Amino acid sequence: MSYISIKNVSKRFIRRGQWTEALRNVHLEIDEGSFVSFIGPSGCGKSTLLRIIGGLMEIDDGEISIGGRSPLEMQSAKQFGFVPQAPALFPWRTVLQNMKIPFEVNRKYNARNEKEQTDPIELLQSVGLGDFLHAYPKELSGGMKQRVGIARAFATGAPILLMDEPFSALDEITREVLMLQLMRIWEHHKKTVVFVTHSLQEAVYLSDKVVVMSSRPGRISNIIDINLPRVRDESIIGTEDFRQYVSKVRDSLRERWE
Ligand SMILES: Nc1ncnc2c1ncn2[C@@H]1O[C@H](COP(=O)(O)OP(=O)(O)OP(=O)(O)O)[C@@H](O)[C@H]1O
Repeated sequence: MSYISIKNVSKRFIRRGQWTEALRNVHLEIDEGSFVSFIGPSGCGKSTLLRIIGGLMEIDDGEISIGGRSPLEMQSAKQFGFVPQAPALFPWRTVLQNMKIPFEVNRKYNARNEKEQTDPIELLQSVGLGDFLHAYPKELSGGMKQRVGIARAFATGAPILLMDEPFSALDEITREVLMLQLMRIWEHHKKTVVFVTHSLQEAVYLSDKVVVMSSRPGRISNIIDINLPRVRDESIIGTEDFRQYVSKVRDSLRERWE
C-alpha cells in the first residue's frame, strides 16, 4: 500500500474574477522512503501539489491521505520538513544555532521525532560545512546557505521532506555538488522526499519516480519509474541508461509542448 495517496485531486484559484485550474484530477501514489520529483513547465501546478501534500493548502475535490492521516494532521504532528528556494536563516545566529531553530520554535519536534533526530554537526559535515559551524549566514555563499537548509530539514527527524526547487538560485556546478550531497544524505536516512525541479538531470539522478506535469489545466501527463541502481554515485551520470532516462523525461515534456 502506498504511503502518500492522492486521488482525483483538483484545485482552482480565482484571481481578479478569472479562474485558474491549477490541478485537475491528479492521481498519484508515493511509497514510503522513496524519492519523487515533479517536473513540468512553469505554472503547471508543481508547487501547488507540494503545498497540498504539506497541508498548506486545501483541495477543492478528491482525496489525499498520508499514512492514513490527512495532510493537516501530519502537519500538526510535525511530520514535514520544508526546504524552500532560499532557506530562512537568522543572520544573528551561527550555522549551528540556525540548525536548532525548528527544535526551539516547536517543542513537538523534540517530543515526537526524537528517535529520528540526527546530530546536526554530523549532518553539516556531510554537506561539507564542518568548518563553518560557527560562521554567520553573511559569511556563507548562496550554495552554502542552501546546504544549511537541507541539513536542517534532515536534522528535524521529520519523515517527509518537501523541497521546492531548492537549487534553482544556484550556478550549475554548485547545483551538481549539492545534488550529489543530497543523494548521499538521502541514501543514508531514506526519508520520503518530494522534490520540485526544472532540471531533467536532477530529476533522473535523484528519483525513484519522475512525475511529469503539463499545464492548463495542471495535471500529470506521465510517471516514469527510474530503475537505476541504488546506491547512486556520480559515475551513473555518464551511463547510457542514465541518458536514456533523461531523453524519456525530455520527450514526455516535449509531447505536451507540441
Ligand atoms: N495563491 C494563488 N492564487 C491564485 N493563483 C495561484 C495561486 N497559487 C498558484 N496559482 C496559480 O496556479 C497555477 C499553478 O501555480 P504553481 O505555482 O503551482 O505552478 P508551478 O508549476 O510550481 O510553477 P513554477 O515552475 O513557475 O514555480 C499558476 O497558474 C498560478 O498562477
